[in-house]
Amino acid sequence: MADAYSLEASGLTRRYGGFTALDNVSIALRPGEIRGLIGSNGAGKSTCMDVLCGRGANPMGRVVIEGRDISGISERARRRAGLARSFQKTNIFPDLTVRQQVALAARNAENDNTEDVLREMHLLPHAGRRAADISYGDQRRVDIALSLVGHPKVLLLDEPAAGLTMGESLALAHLLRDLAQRWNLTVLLVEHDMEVIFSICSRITVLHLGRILTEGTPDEVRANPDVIRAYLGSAVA
Ligand SMILES: Nc1ncnc2c1ncn2[C@@H]1O[C@H](COP(=O)(O)OP(=O)(O)OP(=O)(O)O)[C@@H](O)[C@H]1O
Repeated sequence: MADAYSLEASGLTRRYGGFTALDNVSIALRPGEIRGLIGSNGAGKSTCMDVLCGRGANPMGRVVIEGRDISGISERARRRAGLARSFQKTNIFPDLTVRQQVALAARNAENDNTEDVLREMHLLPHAGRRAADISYGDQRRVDIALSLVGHPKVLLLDEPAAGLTMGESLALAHLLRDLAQRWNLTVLLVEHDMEVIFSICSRITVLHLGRILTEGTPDEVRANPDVIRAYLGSAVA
């Protein structure tokens, strides 16, 4: 029987000295789901991504990908097991071409899907250009492309729309939604742009002070007084 969840995590915790940045968080995503992870600055969103992918010292909690428990293994091994992560800051080498960049990331992958990834991210027209010479919006898609090499099962995306115009953000959101559907890719999406979150996420998890405040559909989250108070403010009230 297929697993009900492609990502299932429980007890995710991170302490910095006496301060608990992430406190016993549990989250479960179905195959192909795009889940929004939102919350105010310092709520613990990036920390949650870090602990899931095994980054930093002593990531606490249980993480299961398509039925396989990957809790005890390194960040690299989790990547090989199908859990990929992209970062807020652009990670690219400016002097390499876009194709070289993606091919370099794919070198260690079991199957080299460089051309697929370039096509999916609409990067084929730019594949021969230096990364430094393409637009910021195209560079952000290169960042996502790097995390898609090797065809991961679950992708943790940290603010992919940061710095994009509203039009670029929505175009990226739709591109991600199509990709998730066609690849059956499960995505946990941290994003401050609520238009992006509400337009592509079927469910949203809200973090506040390191704990889950609530989880629900976009309509449920938008209408939740605690979420409005803690994060959304009057913008959606
Ligand atoms: N290395 C660290 N040492 C001590 N405290 C840290 C460290 N990294 C993060 N924190 C603290 O942990 C809390 C959660 O931080 P985190 O970066 O996960 O929040 P976030 O929700 O991603 O915020 P943002 O939206 O600003 O990126 C914050 O209070 C932050 O100051």
